[in-house]
Amino acid sequence: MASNSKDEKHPKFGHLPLATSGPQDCALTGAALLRSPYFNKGSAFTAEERAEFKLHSLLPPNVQTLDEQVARAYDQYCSRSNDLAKNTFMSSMKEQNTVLYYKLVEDHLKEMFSVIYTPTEGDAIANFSRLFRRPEGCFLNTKDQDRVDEDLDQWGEPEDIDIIVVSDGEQILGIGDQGVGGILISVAKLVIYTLCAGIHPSRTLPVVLDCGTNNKDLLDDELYLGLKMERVRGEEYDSFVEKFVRAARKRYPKAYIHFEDFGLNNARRILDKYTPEIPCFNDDVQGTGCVTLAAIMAGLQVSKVKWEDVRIVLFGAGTAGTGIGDHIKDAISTDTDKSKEEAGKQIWCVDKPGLLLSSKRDSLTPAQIPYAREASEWEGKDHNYLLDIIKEVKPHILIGTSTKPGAFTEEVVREMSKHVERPIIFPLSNPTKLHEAKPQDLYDWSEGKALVATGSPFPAVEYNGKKFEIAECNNSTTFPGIGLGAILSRARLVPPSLLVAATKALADQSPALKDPTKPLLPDVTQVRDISVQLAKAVIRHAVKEELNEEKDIPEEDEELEEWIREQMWEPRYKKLRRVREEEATLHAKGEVGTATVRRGARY
Ligand SMILES: NC(=O)C1=CN([C@@H]2O[C@H](COP(=O)(O)OP(=O)(O)OC[C@H]3O[C@@H](n4cnc5c(N)ncnc54)[C@H](O)[C@@H]3O)[C@@H](O)[C@H]2O)C=CC1
Ligand SMILES: CC(=O)C(=O)O
Ligand SMILES: [Mg+2]
Repeated sequence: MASNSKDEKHPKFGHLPLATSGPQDCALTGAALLRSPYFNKGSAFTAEERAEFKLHSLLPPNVQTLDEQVARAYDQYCSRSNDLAKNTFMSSMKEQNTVLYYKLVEDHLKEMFSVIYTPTEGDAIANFSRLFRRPEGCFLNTKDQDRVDEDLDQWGEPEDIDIIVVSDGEQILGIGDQGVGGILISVAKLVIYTLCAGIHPSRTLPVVLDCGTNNKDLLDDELYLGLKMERVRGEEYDSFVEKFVRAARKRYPKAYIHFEDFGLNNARRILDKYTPEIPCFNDDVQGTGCVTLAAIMAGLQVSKVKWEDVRIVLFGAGTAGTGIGDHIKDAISTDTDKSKEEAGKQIWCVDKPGLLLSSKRDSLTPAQIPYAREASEWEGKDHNYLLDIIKEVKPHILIGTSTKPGAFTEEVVREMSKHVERPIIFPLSNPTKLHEAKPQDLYDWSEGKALVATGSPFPAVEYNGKKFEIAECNNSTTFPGIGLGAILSRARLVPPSLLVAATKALADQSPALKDPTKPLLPDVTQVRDISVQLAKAVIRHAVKEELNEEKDIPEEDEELEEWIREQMWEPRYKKLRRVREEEATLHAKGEVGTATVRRGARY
């Protein structure tokens, strides 16, 4: 669905295809209008709109403001007895009224972020088939590969979709294979795009590729809604992903494709395959790499350790762990005169069997191989347990992406703190119950010296009578802004250099740079402004590298910012303008299709 008519010009920028100001054209009336979450305003429809759109007897007479609706919805939210019930309440709110949903979250962002995203979204995904009421998103399955084109076509016209988030459900957060329930991680990530970067909610498409599941509990569950079979692998899997990517690019040639929570053996392989061809992004590898690198950059400024000297232990060398490692390697080799290979020597990767060693090369994934240490370096030294490795390496930085709760024990943290002045410790495994350590413990065991960031939100901790906010090091701080920049510039590709530009922009926003007692990363409440800064960096880089298909991009800094903000969707009711179109196609998103909207609509 287009955000702005091709015929209508923005007063300042002229051609501005995603402008969000101005009235909305709507061909729906009566009950159909109330059932369309995007157009529905519920009790906030004005008297004129009620007359014009035939709503009189369908609503009680009192007209309310959006703020009044938010107050009522918040009371209802608070009355739900636990976070999962709150999450379910929010999902049904989203099905009813898009603006009210986003405004409610915007007004209570800090409180609700963990309910609509990690950790609670993890519980919703694990219970997908039990909580299921109404489908959201596009369900593709490997048994119907021949229908992929047709199935994708019903989500809009070619101009209508800016971004697709797709998951195959194999490695959801840290809770593993959730099969078809993976649709909800695609849905949740797109909510974050809208909330944190103003990506238009009607121009997004969540997709799950149902390839079966190896989760025995799901296979045994009579209510499970996905394909009841073992996951397909090899040629069939690859052909399914390929068909999806080709069909998505053909139908929605402008769409940026975000891969989420694919399994260890597929995530990197798929990313490497498509990065040279299309604008795509793997959040677990790249989003996590960018945000963690930005937090490290800030941490090194505070601890005054130089890139050439830094020693890092990565615990859990899977998709996220090796993604972080690769970003660190790039940063070291860019900022010092070291090669990437030399830079890699400053990183020690630890996985289930202990330190990754070249003697075990056959059991390593391609992404792990560059980190394997020579077995001869470790002859006679213990390398099976994290504590032994910490004793030997004396790292400045310890990062957890292992899904092993409590792995950063008191002994580990005390040992690390003996050797370095400000140990930088990031337990990043999600959801919260899988964190390698709790922030309060990290402060206590390091005697207040640790610089901490966590994968899911944690409350502030107290040490020596002082309160410390905990930085949330989640890819949600980076992927929205990167996506916004890539979408607005219509970047043809997303090369690593573009991500470096975004990472530097984020690192510059670290509160710890101004005050070392402050968190290493900005708070979630600032993420919309942060997204603008990231988008600016991405757009500038895209223009510099001639990757931008959008050519009308302002050069001057202030104008560029205004140009970006003008195209960010906000949860505000806009005036509805009735259009009477013969051909109001209803696409699967339940909204009036492009035939209507193209002619004069502004979102
Ligand atoms: N904070 C953030 O933004 C992000 C956090 N994550 C979290 O990181 C964790 C890992 O995610 P992925 O890398 O996608 O999963 P993955 O399955 O690709 O990687 C996990 C790795 O940890 C290893 N591992 C498991 N148990 C271990 C143990 N006891 N000791 C050492 N290593 C162990 C596995 O062998 C595997 O290599 C998850 O909890 C996920 O939620 C992932 C992406 C972003
Ligand atoms: C945050 C995220 O992407 C994950 O935990 O997988
Ligand atoms: Mg993820």
